[in-house]
Amino acid sequence: MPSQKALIRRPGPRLAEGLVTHLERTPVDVGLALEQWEAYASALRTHGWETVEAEPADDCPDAVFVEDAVVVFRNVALIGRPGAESRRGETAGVEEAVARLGCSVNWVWEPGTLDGGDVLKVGDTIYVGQGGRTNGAGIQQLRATFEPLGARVVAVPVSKVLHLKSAVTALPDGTIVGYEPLVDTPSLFPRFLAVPEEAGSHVVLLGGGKLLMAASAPKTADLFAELGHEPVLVDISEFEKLEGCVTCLSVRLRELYV
Ligand SMILES: NC(=O)NCCC[C@H](N)C(=O)O
Repeated sequence: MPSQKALIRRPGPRLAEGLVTHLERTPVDVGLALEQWEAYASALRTHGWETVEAEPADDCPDAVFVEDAVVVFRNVALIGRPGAESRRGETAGVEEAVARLGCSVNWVWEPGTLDGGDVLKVGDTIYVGQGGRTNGAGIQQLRATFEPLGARVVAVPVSKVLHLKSAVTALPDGTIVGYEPLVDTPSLFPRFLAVPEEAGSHVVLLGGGKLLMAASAPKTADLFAELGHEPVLVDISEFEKLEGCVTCLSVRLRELYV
């Protein structure tokens, strides 16, 4: 039986200095952020995920957004090379954590850059966003790592948001969901459902039809409930101020046998 583990990383003391690209900076309450992070981790555990913490990287304000440091397909991890220099120190602790969990480890090399937030897996299809943080060389290296394992890598332009998964994620049936004004080319996706809120584009599949979502997307949560899904809402307001979303606060590992 494969294990269900979720890699997370505790927010550090410099969180409020995290990068902001597409938003205006507003003050982050680090104490409240820690409470929200604890509640997020607890929601994962309540729904059957064992949480595993990567070593803190307290010099890196954005280290809590752990998903950006790695892409995992089956039991193979590709350690990213963050598009933002200030985030490069985040990968070492994540590499150590995924190796300890039994992944075999590969790396993105210069001149490639790749952030995990640009990578959306839907079955054996891996969509990768080319935009602010991930470049063509990074995409080539992603292909070289995962196509031999049976993945089909589909590159898509991202120009209106930070990462591909800031614009789109997928429901359990594979339907891509996104807030249309922020999606460059919705027609690239075989089944696309437009949602009424930006934060409604972000879902984490908890299993059993349950969708972890931000409390800031109540209309989308209602839409998904009407479609027979079960939204589980968490307040992540302090991370949203830094362009974070529910997806980037964890890396879900489903196919490990350790
Ligand atoms: N995958 C994600 O959406 N990650 C959010 C990263 C936010 C962070 N402030 C950054 O700009 O890198």
